[in-house]
Amino acid sequence: MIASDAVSIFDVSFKYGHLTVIDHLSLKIPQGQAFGLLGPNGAGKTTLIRLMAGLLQPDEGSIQVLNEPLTRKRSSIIGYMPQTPSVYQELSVRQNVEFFAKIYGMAAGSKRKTRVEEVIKIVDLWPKRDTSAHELSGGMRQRLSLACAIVHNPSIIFLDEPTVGLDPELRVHFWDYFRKLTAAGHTLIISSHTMDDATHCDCLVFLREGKVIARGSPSELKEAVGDPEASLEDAFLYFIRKGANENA
Ligand SMILES: Nc1ncnc2c1ncn2[C@@H]1O[C@H](COP(=O)(O)OP(=O)(O)OP(=O)(O)O)[C@@H](O)[C@H]1O
Repeated sequence: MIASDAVSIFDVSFKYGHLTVIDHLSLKIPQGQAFGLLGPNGAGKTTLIRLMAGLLQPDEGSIQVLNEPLTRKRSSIIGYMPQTPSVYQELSVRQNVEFFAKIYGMAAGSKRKTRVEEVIKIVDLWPKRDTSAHELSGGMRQRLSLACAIVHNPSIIFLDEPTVGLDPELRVHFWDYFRKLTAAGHTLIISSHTMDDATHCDCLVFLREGKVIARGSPSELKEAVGDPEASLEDAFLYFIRKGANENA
């Protein structure tokens, strides 16, 4: 059997008012990978993630998630961790994760309770389980936001700049956990502008002005520069200049 793509984007365009943010973009994201969307501020990464997660609708083109449009009924196949942790400040860690488990359709009972406790431990917040979200540090709130996004065990997880503001130790911890998720067959779609995240991804696309300017594994993108010492930053600049020359 041929594995289906996690997400397929067909010639999608999206505008905020008159501003074209995603410009006739097509992309297929295979299942079971850590797939990175990389680009400078304003390149359209968050907008693309929100389109894939069904939170925005394309003006043109279409998007399929596991070969079908993402309807409300199917929404539990995805998890979404927004750029700014959107947890309920007055609720405790446990109550927040419980709440998301409920809205993602997990039936009440011992199975849900066990899973809620499991994800709180995964993100290392067990000692803070009864602490209100507003009493957590920024990094802890980010971990809580991750727990809320994965509690229902979704096949595809959208992570919008998940490691921004995390200390190096926590960043390593997040990536250890992300790798466990991909090893278990989950697909992670991660937006970032840090090259540190990029090096961890199986596949990357470089986005610029709502268009894909390059795609490949980190080593393929670096090799394209033709300099064995090239970094991913060099590769990104190389593709930007290449695009500028081609359009000149
Ligand atoms: N709600 C909105 N209304 C109007 N314009 C918006 C809105 N959200 C984003 N934009 C604009 O769309 C463009 C792309 O924004 P987006 O947040 O998708 O970029 P990004 O690549 O995620 O940037 P960053 O790395 O800074 O998070 C930017 O020019 C931004 O100003």
